[in-house]
Amino acid sequence: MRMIDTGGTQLHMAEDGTGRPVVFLHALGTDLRLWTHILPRLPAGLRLIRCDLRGHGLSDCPPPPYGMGALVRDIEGLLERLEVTGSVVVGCSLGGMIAQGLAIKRPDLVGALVLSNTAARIGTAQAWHDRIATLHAGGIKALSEATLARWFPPAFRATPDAALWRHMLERTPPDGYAGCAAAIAGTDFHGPIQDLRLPVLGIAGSEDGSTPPDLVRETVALIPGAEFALIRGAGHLPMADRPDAFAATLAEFLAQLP
Ligand SMILES: O=C(O)CC1=CCC(=O)O1
Repeated sequence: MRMIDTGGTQLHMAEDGTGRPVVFLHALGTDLRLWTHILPRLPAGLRLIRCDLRGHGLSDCPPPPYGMGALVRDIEGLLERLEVTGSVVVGCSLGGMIAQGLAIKRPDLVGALVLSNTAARIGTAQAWHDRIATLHAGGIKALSEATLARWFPPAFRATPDAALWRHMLERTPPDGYAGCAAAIAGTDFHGPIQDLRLPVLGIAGSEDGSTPPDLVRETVALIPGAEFALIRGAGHLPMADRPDAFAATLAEFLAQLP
């Protein structure tokens, strides 16, 4: 684990293994531990790079609001510092939006994309601003119940593991959450993703209450040649509630890359 100065913002990151670089970008209200169950399930020969996005985990938390451009620049700076080009970028939800933005802006840095439980646009700007208002009024715990209900199917919410993810959400700095929520509110990649020309895999969870399968499918269909995989029984964070299926789907995609 170490801190990297990405050009103004310090990001906390971790690296495991050597080989083809694979960069993991987590969802809103989580951190780089979102990928903990996936790493040991992946084949050898991969350089697995994870980071905490700004406003999350141990990374810097500048005052909100953030724009998607700033979130993309953070990852651009991280990869430049690490001298990594052509990596497979795996992003979940907010992380998947940043991955799209990075591939659009810096195709040299991205060799392939895995868009997990994400879309070109997630929700309406009004819904995000309402969520930020709820956060300001009641603190991050005011978001917990509804978020857990969107993240996980009922059976998983009843397991002890669900408490861990709730705790991670509730420890997210409110400024970081609000900043990133504002970035999501202002993002719509429907136009530019149609120009992407690289291998892309979209992954959806059949029980996702935030980015349902049809939303993910609609985004993936805009990218020429992109593939789509549905993980049955998974919610919004399949790397948490269906790690075997998620890792197998990712490994299969990685194996077929040139
Ligand atoms: O909280 C949610 O609805 C799930 C979510 C949307 C964007 C993100 O990263 O998580």
